[in-house]
Amino acid sequence: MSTATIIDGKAFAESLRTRVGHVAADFTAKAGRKAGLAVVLVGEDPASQVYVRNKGKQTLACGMESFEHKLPADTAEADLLAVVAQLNADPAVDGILVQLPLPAHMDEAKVIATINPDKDVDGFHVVNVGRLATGLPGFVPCTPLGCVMLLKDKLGSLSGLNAVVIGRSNIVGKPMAQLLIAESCTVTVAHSRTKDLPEVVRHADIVVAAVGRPEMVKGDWLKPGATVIDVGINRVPGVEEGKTKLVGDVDFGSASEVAGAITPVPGGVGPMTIAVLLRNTIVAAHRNMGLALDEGVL
Ligand SMILES: Nc1nc(=O)c2c([nH]1)NC[C@@H]1CN(c3ccc(C(=O)N[C@@H](CCC(=O)O)C(=O)O)cc3)C=[N+]21
Repeated sequence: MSTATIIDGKAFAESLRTRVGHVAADFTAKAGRKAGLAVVLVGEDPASQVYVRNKGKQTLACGMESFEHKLPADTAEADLLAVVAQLNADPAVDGILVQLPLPAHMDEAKVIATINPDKDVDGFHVVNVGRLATGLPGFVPCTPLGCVMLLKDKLGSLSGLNAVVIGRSNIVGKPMAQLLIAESCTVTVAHSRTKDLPEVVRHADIVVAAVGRPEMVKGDWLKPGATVIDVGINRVPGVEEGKTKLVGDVDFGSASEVAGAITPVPGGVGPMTIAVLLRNTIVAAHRNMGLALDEGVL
């Protein structure tokens, strides 16, 4: 029997995109041009192509301009850096996203370091990482920011809650921990070397699973009533021969019998990631044009 409330990330993302759309219309009226997001994709990875197409469609639907740059997989690193430099200099481009992962012959850190931090709507540049760590305004990575929005919507204040983040990546785990610290949670970051992970998770009021291991977190690890945020997007063989399905890092069946609230996969964190990207882009547009914006409306 399932007892947990399902956290509807898809619906929350839709309402966030509506708010972004209103702010974007206001920006267009004030600036005399639309806000613009540039997405750079290197290579032909089918999943990445789907994400980039969805980002482009949703950007246009919010009343912003979308610029797509698709480069072949064998593009020289210097040529990618030149594209980024051109986007840095382009006044029509407010936000730049270089889709990761990049092909193996490229140095991701070097590419990210080339993006103007004030157009870095992914929040991956070390300047934005440092701003987040020290509490300065900057750009926060989309996936963890989306997770915190869902948590605050569900729980109100997070102050004093025990949060366990499983995963220590630069893209999710580490910025997630920073955001939860800023919300006055007591934060534990667990990872592949953590001893007795179920015992660590048992103390958590909030569990954020971002490890990339299908259905790893089981219901009997959870404190009853815990809020579970599943960041995993794992494509696994489906019930039907030859078909695949998406599952998270949490075993939804057992976890939803113990948790108080839980995000599903798909329809949870994933849609929030793109909606927050659009949010960050309209924020970047205002900041870079010197226009005031009450970010609380987003
Ligand atoms: N520079 C950069 N920034 C990113 O933000 C970035 C990236 N690179 N590389 C790839 C990952 C992945 N990512 C997702 C976005 C939306 C869904 C999403 O909407 N998922 C749907 C399901 C989609 C499906 O059916 O495949 C859902 O969970 O409901 C998933 C994954 C952003 N990424």
